[in-house]
Amino acid sequence: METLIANQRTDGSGNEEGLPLIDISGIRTADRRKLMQIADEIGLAAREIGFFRLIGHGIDLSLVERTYRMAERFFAMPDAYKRAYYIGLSSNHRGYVPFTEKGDYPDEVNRSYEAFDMGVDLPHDDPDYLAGNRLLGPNVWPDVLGFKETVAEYYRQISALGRLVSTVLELHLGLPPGSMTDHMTKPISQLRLLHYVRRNDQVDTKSVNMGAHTDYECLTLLHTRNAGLQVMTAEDRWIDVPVDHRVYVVNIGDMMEAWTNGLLRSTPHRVTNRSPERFSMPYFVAANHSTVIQPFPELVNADRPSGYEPFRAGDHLERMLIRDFPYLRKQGAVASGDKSQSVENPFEKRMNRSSS
Ligand SMILES: O=C(O)CCC(=O)C(=O)O
Ligand SMILES: [Fe+2]
Repeated sequence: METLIANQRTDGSGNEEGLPLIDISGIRTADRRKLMQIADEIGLAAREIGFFRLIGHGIDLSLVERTYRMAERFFAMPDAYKRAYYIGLSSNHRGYVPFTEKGDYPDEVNRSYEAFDMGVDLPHDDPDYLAGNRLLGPNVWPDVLGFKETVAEYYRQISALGRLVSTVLELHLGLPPGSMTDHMTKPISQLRLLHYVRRNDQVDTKSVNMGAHTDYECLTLLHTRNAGLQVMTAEDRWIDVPVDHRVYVVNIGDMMEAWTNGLLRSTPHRVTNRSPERFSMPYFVAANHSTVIQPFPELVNADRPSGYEPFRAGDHLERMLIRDFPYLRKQGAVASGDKSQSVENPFEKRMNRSSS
């Protein structure tokens, strides 16, 4: 196994830095030593930048292509068709997010994207769903031929990979097995199909489409077909993420930062208007709704006291989604356990929204 530097394949941006490219083809091995080696490569990248790239991940690349095809077919449908699956019609945050829906991050200049959101596909009689949980329940499936079968299979494969990466992070951190994954039995993980459109030729290709933010969950496993994603380095500079269809881009999110007492960093990123049209598919690996996230005791000591107040995973995600989605505010949604009604994300402290 070797670690390559991503920018050996230049993306033409002139950026000299790179994100580690880690070959994880041994991640399903029973060989403990080999697994530890992968775990440490991932762990190191997660500590240093909080962003890295995985190759040899075992996700069927033809399935990835078929999933994009389903996204293309859905997003190409007329607006009225798509709006029949509008996320605002769902009580558990599933369905179509129109171009007009998502609340602007302050640095967005030419925001123009639509999305389709889904999660673990629970039955209609799921007790959490029946109790009105805002994040758990059945998916919404458009009647595009093959969509449900293809995307559900993609969800199955990507969620299994998310679990594997979480497992090796437990290993790397010296945590008891299951420290994280035992809290991912009915997770609030979401898959998002994204379609960005640069609206006209006058738009500056360096302008920001999706503004700077951190991801709210544990990990994000992102596949993208087009350039535009940028990551903030530890020195607060933006670098381009190169595109390679064989590769998953992985980043650490807020829940993981708190769990690891800040050892792993929830890293700001944004999407520019570099590509005229852009498809991407982030899968957000989260904990269960009711999991209380706080630094693992193994990662707290006199030199590194606990830096995070406990919070419930579902509360954090709901609070952030209420900030981001006007439809939830229209529905009068209030995150359970939220007294402050604050719209700030404490994990976005490091955000440097203006620099380029
Ligand atoms: O489209 C991308 O490449 C990134 C999307 C993203 O950061 C998000 O949805 O949180
Ligand atoms: Fe993100």
